[in-house]
Amino acid sequence: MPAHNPASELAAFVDSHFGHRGLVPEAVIAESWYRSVTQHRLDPSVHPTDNMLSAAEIRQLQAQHQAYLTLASQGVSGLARRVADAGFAVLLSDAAGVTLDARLPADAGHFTGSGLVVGARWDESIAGTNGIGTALASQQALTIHRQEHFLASNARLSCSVSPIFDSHNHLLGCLNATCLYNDGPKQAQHLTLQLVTLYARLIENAHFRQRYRDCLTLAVKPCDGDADLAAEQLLALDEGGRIVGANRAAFNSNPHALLGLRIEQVLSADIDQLLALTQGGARGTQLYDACQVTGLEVGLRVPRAYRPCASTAPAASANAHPTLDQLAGGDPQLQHAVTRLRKVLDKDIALLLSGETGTGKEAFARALHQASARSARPFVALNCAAIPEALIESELFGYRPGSFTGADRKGMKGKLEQANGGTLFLDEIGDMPADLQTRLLRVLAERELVALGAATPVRLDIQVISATHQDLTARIATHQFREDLYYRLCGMRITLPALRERSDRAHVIEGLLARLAPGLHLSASAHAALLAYSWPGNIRQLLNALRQGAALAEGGCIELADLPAELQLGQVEPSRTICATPQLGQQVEEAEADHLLTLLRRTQWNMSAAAQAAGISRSTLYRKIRRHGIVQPNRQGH
Ligand SMILES: Nc1ncnc2c1ncn2[C@@H]1O[C@H](COP(=O)(O)OP(=O)(O)OP(=O)(O)O)[C@@H](O)[C@H]1O
Repeated sequence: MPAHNPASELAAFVDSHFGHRGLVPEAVIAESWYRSVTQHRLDPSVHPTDNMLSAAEIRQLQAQHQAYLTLASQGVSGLARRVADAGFAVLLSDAAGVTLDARLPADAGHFTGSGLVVGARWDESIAGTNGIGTALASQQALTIHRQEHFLASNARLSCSVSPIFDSHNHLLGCLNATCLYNDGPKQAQHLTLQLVTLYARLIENAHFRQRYRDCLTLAVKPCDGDADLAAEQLLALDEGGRIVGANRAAFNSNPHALLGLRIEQVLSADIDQLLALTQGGARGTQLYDACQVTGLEVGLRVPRAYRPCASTAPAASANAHPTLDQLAGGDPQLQHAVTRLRKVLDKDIALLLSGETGTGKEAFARALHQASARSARPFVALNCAAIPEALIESELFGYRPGSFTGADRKGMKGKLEQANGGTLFLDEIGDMPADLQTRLLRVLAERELVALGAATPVRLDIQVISATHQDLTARIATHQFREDLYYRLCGMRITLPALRERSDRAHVIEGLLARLAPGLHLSASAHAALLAYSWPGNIRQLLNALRQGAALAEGGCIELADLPAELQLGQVEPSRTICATPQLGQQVEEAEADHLLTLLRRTQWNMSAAAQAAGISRSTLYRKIRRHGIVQPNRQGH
């Protein structure tokens, strides 16, 4: 078994495994084998020992996924009834590859002996190439037949698996049908895979209907007689006709940024036209407009208990994390950056995001994670400026039980370990203390972590995304930041433009307002003030201004007077004006320190609450606290 091997040696290893059996692996399977060797460092002949959860962990996980389990249960039973006679077990997993439900056929003993039980971990990092783990990693339906399994101990299984997605296109888990000792060719599993995929779609559609039972929903399918009934698209709309949820078929036909689009951007009819075509949408009925809208059969469902989605869905979508396309908006510089980022996603390249506070660095990191093959794995953020220096080490690297006096009895997993398999976002990386820079560099280079007090290292497979508002090259020049760590973190660097530099400011303002408060609009003077302001706090500040405007607005329109005072004062850029006169600058500094101190006292030194009250991020608050030399009373002298 090759370890640390060059690509050609690895390819030869995989080829020889399949070649001996006269097989040619599909690309998705070969890639999974490469991952099993290079990322997960597994050995085909070694069966994992940590592949089962304890009974208590299983109970906890099932309770956590209660809604999903209940919803999927009928689909799992239906599939099991259809395939049990043919000797198949049916399993349902969560998005991390742990089986939550298992329906076994008559000779159950063989199946349980093969790990086909509730609480088994089929994640690729544990079991290598296998049906559930590889369907989750590749986000596609597939069959892993016998010797295609990475671990020799799984080579008796033939598994046909489909991922299951929620109405925001995020993975919920997998549906799997497995048979044992099937000597037939893989092609014989084709119909099984089709059946599993069909049931996965049924579960997704049930999830969609349940979630949007009180909302306007649209069912769309071509009028064409050859159209596939199982490919019916389902869309949930808010009151203004904006898409707030969809099923897999809809995401497949509109892969980019479906959520948040207006229905007229997808169909050639807006919400009013649809309601008119379906005679106003009588309550509790499902009305069809056959073939009048772009050759599509469109059914609008107006539930009996209809309450406009505006009361729930927009709030949810306003809080939902923006996608990469939504973040790029209409700005050519950002769109170009997103195109480049998509190309390097999943290529094991560390990314460094720079930009002023509030430009969306963390939002970008989250969107990159969501767009990557790691989206079902954890996204873990560590703000290096927001925690005291002394705590960064244990936060990042963790510790084992009893490793130092005062340590938590149970030990603590550090952020690096928590992020294993997923993405670690290191915010304000420029503030990382020097000695920890050295330790981080070693961990990233060796891809192994030894937690404080631990005897053995943990293998790490993480995508690292860092962010900074500082000029790291200047910090390198003054020896405050390690140059070698910089190059390790900066496989590719993207600079996010300040809001005042963005050419699509009007688009950003409208987009945010539509998400925050659908139906509200801006008066001409409010719109002009928002466009002309210099936004030192960037999108975060704009969001706060729009929130205030929406809260104060009357009659559906945000007036200039509803916006924060600085916007009404004219279009000055506060920081530049202040710096022009040192004395005034000094006064403003003092006023800011007083203001922050008041907020900190009022919130009893709760940093998140104080930052929110000040309309700045926690890291900016920490920076300001340090700059003004503010010290919490009971921390004095430490
Ligand atoms: N293009 C965008 N569209 C919608 N919301 C956005 C966009 N960019 C940022 N946001 C939102 O603005 C807020 C600030 O963004 P974020 O925290 O990512 O900024 P940041 O650059 O990481 O800030 P800081 O450097 O202060 O930590 C968040 O609520 C984020 O969801």
